[in-house]
Amino acid sequence: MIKIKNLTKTFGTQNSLDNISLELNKEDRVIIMGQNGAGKTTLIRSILGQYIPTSGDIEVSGFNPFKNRVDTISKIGFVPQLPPPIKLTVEELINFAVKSSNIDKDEIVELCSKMDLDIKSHFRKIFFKLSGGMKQKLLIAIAIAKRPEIFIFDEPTANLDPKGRESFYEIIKEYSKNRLTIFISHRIEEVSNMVNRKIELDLGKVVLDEKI
Ligand SMILES: Nc1ncnc2c1ncn2[C@@H]1O[C@H](COP(=O)(O)OP(=O)(O)OP(=O)(O)O)[C@@H](O)[C@H]1O
Repeated sequence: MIKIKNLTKTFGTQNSLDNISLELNKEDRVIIMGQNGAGKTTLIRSILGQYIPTSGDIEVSGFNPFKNRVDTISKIGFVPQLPPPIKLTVEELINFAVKSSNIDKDEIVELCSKMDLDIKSHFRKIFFKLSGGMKQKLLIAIAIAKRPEIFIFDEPTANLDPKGRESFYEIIKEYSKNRLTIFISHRIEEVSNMVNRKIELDLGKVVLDEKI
């Protein structure tokens, strides 16, 4: 699924990722941990093809993410830590996702409602005017409805209330079967019963990689 070999990413003189090798497979539910600045976001951005490696290789579902960005993204359902400031209305955003990723619109609405969000009543609102939690719920619903090979959730529950968190993990339990699922999270206790592998980064290196 994801093969990373001797990956180094340098900004200026600093190695944000320092010779990382990892293989992540479809049965893996992984938490990637590490202190602020450990390199988690740099790793995810490299997987998404947003950064060109300084050295080393990455392969995502057979694609080189930097060279085949569109193909790579098509395999991944990604929910960022900070929702982007999208200026489309909610319905325009959903329609765009439906068209570009062949998603079922009703499924997005249904997934939102499972997280107690009546998204239809917000269709005309500009996406960035939704509350933080609403944005996160909608992006989660879109990522899940895409039914990708790989899920990447970067602090997905940061803006969710306790009930929203509970429904998120209920939904993920169902949809993460046979899909590589990666959580970047500082809330280890929250995801501990969702994951079967723990990876810890420190100063750009993998300092822990264990199955649990
Ligand atoms: N675009 C960039 N330009 C320069 N330095 C960067 C860039 N992106 C990341 N870095 C540096 O790389 C290091 C790792 O940052 P990264 O954002 O990957 O950490 P992180 O583990 O995601 O941290 P956090 O938990 O705070 O989100 C930091 O020292 C950061 O300053």
